[in-house]
Amino acid sequence: MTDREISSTRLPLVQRPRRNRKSDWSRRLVRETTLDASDLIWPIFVIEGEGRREPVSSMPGVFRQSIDLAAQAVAEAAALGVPAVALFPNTDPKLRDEKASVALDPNNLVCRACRAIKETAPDIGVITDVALDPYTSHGHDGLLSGDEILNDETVAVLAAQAVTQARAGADIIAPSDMMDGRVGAIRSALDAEGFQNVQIMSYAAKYASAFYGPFRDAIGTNKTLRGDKRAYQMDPANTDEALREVALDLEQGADMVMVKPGMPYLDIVHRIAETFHTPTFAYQVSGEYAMIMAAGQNGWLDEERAMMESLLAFKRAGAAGVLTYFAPRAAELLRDAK
Ligand SMILES: NCc1[nH]cc(CCC(=O)O)c1CC(=O)O
Ligand SMILES: [Mg+2]
Repeated sequence: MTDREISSTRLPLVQRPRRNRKSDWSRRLVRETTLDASDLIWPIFVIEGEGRREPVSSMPGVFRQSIDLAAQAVAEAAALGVPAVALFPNTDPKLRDEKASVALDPNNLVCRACRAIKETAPDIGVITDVALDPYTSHGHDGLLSGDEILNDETVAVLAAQAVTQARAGADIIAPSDMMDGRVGAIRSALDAEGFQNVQIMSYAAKYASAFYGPFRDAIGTNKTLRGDKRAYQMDPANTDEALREVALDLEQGADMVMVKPGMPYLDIVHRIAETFHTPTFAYQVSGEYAMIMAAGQNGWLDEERAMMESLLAFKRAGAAGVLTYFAPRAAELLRDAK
């Protein structure tokens, strides 16, 4: 084409959305969403021992660590600006039983890790998980009678577990069990013990998902889990039900709510954030982490860019923050980009 022909093809457009994208400064100027280290919560796996660090095979780059190493790693994450960590124990299989007895032991792994972290990194928030699965011989989040996961009996144990964790210094109690009524029971139990300021982040909309596989590997429940969790975790087909779950947890005293898994459920995150105007978190679960890492390691996608884009997507959907195994790595990248 001649110059003349080219100029005659100019469209008489008034609006040209590309104008705002023409340079880095302009793209920054019109950016609607930002990601910051303060948006990241780091889930970590703890094991017994000292100086121990074992890789989780289905989660490249993720380790189960003894309390001493975990506390050091948490201090480093705190220095990068990560505001909170979430603790998950891999309990010695010999200590797991039908009743999840160790969940109520004030010296269990999580309680000791909590105290150690409070000492090493006093300025980071410590989130402890309330659910029985790391402690039961059958791998379920509640007490089992025959084939049934008992609701009310489980809730009584969960409330006691929450108080045990608060006594160890937990800042936020995060019930991930999906029993009905547990948030209210935990709130009253905490208040009765003088823990009015301990927050509750409820896993309000937690789905029965295939994406938890690598996590169960990390805490050692994959082999023991009998059956599945569909009688208490939500059906992936449902969305109105998620709103009802959140409404109930807020009525019962939840300070923040969570949706889990994350990326396949961004519609749920968005609906909840828009409906309740309450801090809404998303959990980018183990299987989501594993997918990005596997594709990255195969050279099928740019791992770092996929990681950052996935995290930003949670913010765009309306999440106040994201639980992610990428937390320290993403925080480091964000620092270096400044
Ligand atoms: N209380 C169980 C619990 N808490 C966090 C996760 C999953 C986290 C992840 O996959 O990263 C699970 C798994 C499950 O419900 O079996
Ligand atoms: Mg519920």
